[in-house]
Amino acid sequence: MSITINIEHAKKAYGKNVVIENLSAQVKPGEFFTLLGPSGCGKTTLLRMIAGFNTIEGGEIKFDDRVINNLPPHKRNIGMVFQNYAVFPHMSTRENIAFGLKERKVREPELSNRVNEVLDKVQIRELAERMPSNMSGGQQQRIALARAMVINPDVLLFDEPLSNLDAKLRVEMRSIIRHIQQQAGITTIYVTHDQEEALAISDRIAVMYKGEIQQIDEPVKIYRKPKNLFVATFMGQTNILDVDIDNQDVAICGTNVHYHFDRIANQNHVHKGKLVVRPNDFTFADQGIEGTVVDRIFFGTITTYTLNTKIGELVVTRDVNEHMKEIGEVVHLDIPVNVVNVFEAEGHNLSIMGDVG
Ligand SMILES: Nc1ncnc2c1ncn2[C@@H]1O[C@H](COP(=O)(O)OP(=O)(O)OP(=O)(O)O)[C@@H](O)[C@H]1O
Repeated sequence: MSITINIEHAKKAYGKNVVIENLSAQVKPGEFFTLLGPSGCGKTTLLRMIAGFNTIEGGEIKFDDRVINNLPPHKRNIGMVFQNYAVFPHMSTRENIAFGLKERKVREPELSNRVNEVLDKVQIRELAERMPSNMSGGQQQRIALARAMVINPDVLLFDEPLSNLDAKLRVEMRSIIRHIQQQAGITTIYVTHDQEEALAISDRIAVMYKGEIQQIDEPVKIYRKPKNLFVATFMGQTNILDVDIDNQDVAICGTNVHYHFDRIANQNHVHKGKLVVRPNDFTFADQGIEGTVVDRIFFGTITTYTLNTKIGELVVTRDVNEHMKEIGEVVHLDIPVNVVNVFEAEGHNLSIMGDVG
């Protein structure tokens, strides 16, 4: 049975420096749960609290109903994969993977059977007798993954496991990790600062900033329905437009363009706000925000335009199959009101958090 991880009012301080004040979250059984946030926001600190490498200064961390605050790491039945692989350099692939099983007194033939099984899973059976120093980063990370999996852990923890790999290998490894995790159904927490990686691999994402969770949601909701401006701007490229709000009417400051937003719940009668438009949300139209194309970059499947407008530079991406605009051309931009989000100046999303439209 997969376990639930309950983090309840957790606090972490390094000496007098409180890094996490009061953090709560629940990771569901078998879930792939990602901690995403900028450098220094406390992702690794939280992961290490769950692993048992960090003390906990307040609150509780529970595996199902069992409080594990003071349980040493080796008694938590956790498999962990680090950024720097952390494989034993003096042991072969097979010995590295067998290590945890020997510590648990697993004997032959079960020992070899389990090692072989996991070698197949991470696709390095042919490298079983090789030493890590003769292996690539990607191969070493497969050893680390195999070593974490072979003990049948209750929880898998990943700390930026793909950061040292090149772009192509990162994509390959992330689908291996996801596939293996799904097959095994092990509750998993994964730390990354890479938004695309988080979107691609997770069941749910917790976006962290300054030791606090800003939002926990499925990837598509994090992207399409960010709770506040921080989440909106951290996830992918955005254009941020100042707007005047009158109930549900939203006027883009510095233009005569305005829209009616059915989805706005403006109980606080906010007047000033921010409209967040992703580059691929804009459409070219006959009317709307006027701008001149000053740059155009062709990326194969998409084209990115930079436009000069009265309200500053805007970035627009369009599908390559669309008729291309020329540099110097005057164009108009329309905004699909059911897709973009309007925020209070303080950062909260005014749009009704319903289904992702
Ligand atoms: N051992 C430590 N002693 C004192 N302060 C620490 C220690 N480890 C981390 N910190 C501080 O805690 C804060 C959170 O660090 P943490 O490493 O958890 O962030 P992170 O989100 O994982 O960042 P990164 O992606 O850069 O690793 C930072 O301000 C950091 O300087």
